[in-house]
This record gives sequence, C-alpha cells and structure tokens, in this order.
Amino acid sequence: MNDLTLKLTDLKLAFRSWSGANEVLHGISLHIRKGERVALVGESGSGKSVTARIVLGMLQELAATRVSGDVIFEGEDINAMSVKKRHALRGTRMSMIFQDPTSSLNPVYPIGQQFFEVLKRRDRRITAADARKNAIAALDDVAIHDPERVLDSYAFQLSGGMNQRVVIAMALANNPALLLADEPGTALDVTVQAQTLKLMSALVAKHGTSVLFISHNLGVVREFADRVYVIYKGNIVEQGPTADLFADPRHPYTRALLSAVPRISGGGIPDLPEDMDGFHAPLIAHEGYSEGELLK
Ligand SMILES: Nc1ncnc2c1ncn2[C@@H]1O[C@H](COP(=O)(O)OP(=O)(O)OP(=O)(O)O)[C@@H](O)[C@H]1O
Repeated sequence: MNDLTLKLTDLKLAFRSWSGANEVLHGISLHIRKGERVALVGESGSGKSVTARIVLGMLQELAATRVSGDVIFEGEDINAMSVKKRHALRGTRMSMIFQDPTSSLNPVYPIGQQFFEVLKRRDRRITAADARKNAIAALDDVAIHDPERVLDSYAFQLSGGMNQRVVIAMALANNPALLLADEPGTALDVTVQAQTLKLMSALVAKHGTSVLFISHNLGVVREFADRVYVIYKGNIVEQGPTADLFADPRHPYTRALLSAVPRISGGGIPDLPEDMDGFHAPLIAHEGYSEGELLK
C-alpha cells in the first residue's frame, strides 16, 4: 500500500454549536495513489471543501469542530500530528488551488515577493536571486512568456487567467506530493478555465503529482480525473474509474448529476436502480427523488 499518497478512513466531522453537534461528514473513505487524479464530486454543501480542509489539517485545530477517523498522508496520520508539523506540510508536501485566483494572491505584494515566500517554506535559506530563477522556471512551465514582468506586477495588474496560471505555478513550485484543487477557474470564463485546466493537467502529469480535484461539474471531471468519488450529504455514495462511472452510473444521485451534463445525444434522468446499498444519514428530498431513494 506504499503507493498511496492519501488514504482517508471513516472520516467524520461535526461542528459543535449551542444546540449540539451537527455531523457533516458521516464516515468518508477514499484513497489517492501516487500520480493519480481523483475527483470528489457533489452538489453545494455536500462536504467537498471540508474534506479538503481536513486533509490540509485546517479543521482539526478549531475548538468548534470534532474530527475522527484516519487521514494518512504519505504514511503519517494528519489527525494525530502536531500543529507545527501540519503547518509545515502546507505549501510544501501538499498545496491547494482555490476557485478564485485573484483572491488567493496578496494584493499588496508583487508576485515575485509572494513566490519568494512560497519557496522559502521549503528552503528557508534560499536567496532572493535563486528564488527569482526558480519562479521564472515555474512561470515558464505555465506558459507565461514574460515572467520578469509578471514577477514585478501586482495581482490587480494581471488578467484573471494570468493570475490563475500564477497560482498554479506557485502551488506546484515546491513540487508537492498532493495538490488539492477546488474547482480551479470557476470564477473565470469557460475558455480560460479550460486552458488553465489543460495546463494544470500537463504539469501534474509531468511531475507525477497526485490530485484531489473538487468539483460539481462532471463535464470538467470527465476530462481531468482518473477516478471519481461521488459525495452526497457527507457520504460517499459511489466511486469508480471515470470512464466506468460515466458509462454505467449506479447510484441515482450520480445519475442525477450526470443528467445535468450536456450530451449531444440528449436524454433525461434514467430510471432508478432497483437495489441500493445501505447508507444512513439525514434525508431530504432532491431533484425529484425521495430522500430514501438517494441515501438508502
Ligand atoms: N464553519 C462551519 N460551521 C458550521 N458548518 C459548516 C462550516 N463550514 C461548512 N459547514 C457545513 O458543512 C457542510 C459541508 O460544507 P462544504 O463547504 O464542505 O460543502 P461543499 O460541498 O464544498 O459546497 P460548495 O460546492 O458550495 O463549496 C455544509 O452543510 C456546510 O453548511
């Protein structure tokens, strides 16, 4: 099993409030092999982002959360790690790309300075000159042809697409083992989003980076992911290689999601399968299916 970059086992998350604990992840298990691109797909509020934030070790530290289960990253349990060790992993062995590139960048420092800070996380003694050289190479990798100008610019002086490339270059600059990508580019127009996904795809393939790709857009997932997990209300309801899942979706929620992807051949939501395996969670009606049909 040492080809696994990430393995989540029975991961649960609850937010505490004055009225008691509200469990939002009900025991998620998933794994990502070295160099594998895995998508976590589900509607808004299903638990995609909180899963990523647990992997990044960001929710374990909050007083209002209760996290249980195993989060094994490169053989070590993130839930059991010291705060210091968890911090040290971020931006080095794992990094994250968010939906809106411009808000991920600091508006008051030039891009070059931000690159320097990123590279210092891995090598505290790196010189400004070496950092600049590495940053130029990283920008070159994301097809930015005038890296010197970009390094001297502020985020607001660059286009959204350019900022997205900068963010991808920064996220991969320290050659992380795992990239968490939360719908990168959804804040941009579709052409730019497609271009940046293509770039990201080529780069992770080049470096053998494992990816957890978070999305509600199955059209994009189909292009990008090797394997897909479908999350519904804090439960994984289906998983499989991307081609298999698209060819033969088993769970009614997956079918409902797929029916929202435009198809040349057309077609509506297929019939519900007759047998569905046991899932236990709070149930609500969804897209014409009864609660029980979706989560049984
Ligand atoms: N800080 C918080 N306090 C309480 N509940 C929270 C908090 N953050 C998230 N949640 C709840 O956890 C659940 C999962 O949220 P999450 O953000 O992971 O959804 P998501 O699938 O990423 O949705 P989206 O696609 O809209 O980002 C939701 O019910 C949300 O309301």
